[in-house]
Amino acid sequence: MKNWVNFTLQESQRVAHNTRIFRFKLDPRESLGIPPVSHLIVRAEVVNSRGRQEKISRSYVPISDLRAAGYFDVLIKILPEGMMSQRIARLNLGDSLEMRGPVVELQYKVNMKKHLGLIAGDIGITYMLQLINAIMSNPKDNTQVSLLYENESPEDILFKEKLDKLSQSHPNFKVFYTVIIAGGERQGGQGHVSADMIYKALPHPSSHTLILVSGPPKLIDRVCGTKDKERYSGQVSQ
Ligand SMILES: Cc1cc2nc3c(=O)[nH]c(=O)nc-3n(C[C@H](O)[C@H](O)[C@H](O)COP(=O)(O)OP(=O)(O)OC[C@H]3O[C@@H](n4cnc5c(N)ncnc54)[C@H](O)[C@@H]3O)c2cc1C
Repeated sequence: MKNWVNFTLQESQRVAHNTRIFRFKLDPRESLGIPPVSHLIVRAEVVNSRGRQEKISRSYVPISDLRAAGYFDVLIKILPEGMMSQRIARLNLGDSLEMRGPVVELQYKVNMKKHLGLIAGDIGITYMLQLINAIMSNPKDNTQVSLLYENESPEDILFKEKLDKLSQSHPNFKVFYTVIIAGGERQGGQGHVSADMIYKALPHPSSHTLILVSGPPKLIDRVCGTKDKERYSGQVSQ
């Protein structure tokens, strides 16, 4: 999809107080067919804060099985002041949205590493879920995957049931949660992702391991260090 394509909204499902899954229609025999790890660009016309019409574009990661025929899902956090997320939240079933892509973030190859360590925060779980789904649904992929997932509070943890089920049914997948504001049932670690959590939960540096990080800019800066002019992070200190 080099050009913009209109996709029709088929279904929408609430998954948390501010988060919904939007299912878009494909031809019944057609799958989205984008590779992991990649996202789509969504474009729409919105009314900006100055009351003017403006075309904006934002990135979203499909989270359904990328080989599924007839549909694909994106998970969207609806921000109170968010121009695109509010625009999408107001779509009715049958309305359409312009998208193009994929933008490939990592050229993932089956068994390219023995062990992947994934650090996700908040909505950054979408990228990780896309990759975890691809690995766990492929019997030829023996990659070990360890996920460290940070959220504000236990209520904000997205896909907890799915991730727990996957870790119970796949010995090569482990998930560790940490929440900044504890409360209710204890979900795992407490506080921001720390060096100690990374050391305990994720594979150690080696040519057989790879650590991927996805989440809000503050988490990326804390974990990877600030980016230089070329948008590369510096070396992660020990
Ligand atoms: C590679 C990539 C993949 C992404 N994948 C997804 C995805 O799968 N699902 C998804 O929901 N989003 C995803 N995003 C974020 C998405 O592209 C938009 O940035 C997001 O939906 C906000 O856009 P908006 O137009 O609604 O808000 P804007 O109008 O751009 O922002 C409104 C206000 O909200 C603030 N804000 C922005 N993000 C957040 C946040 N996470 N929490 C609280 N406040 C915030 C902004 O600082 C601003 O003040 C991804 C971003 C990137 C770069």
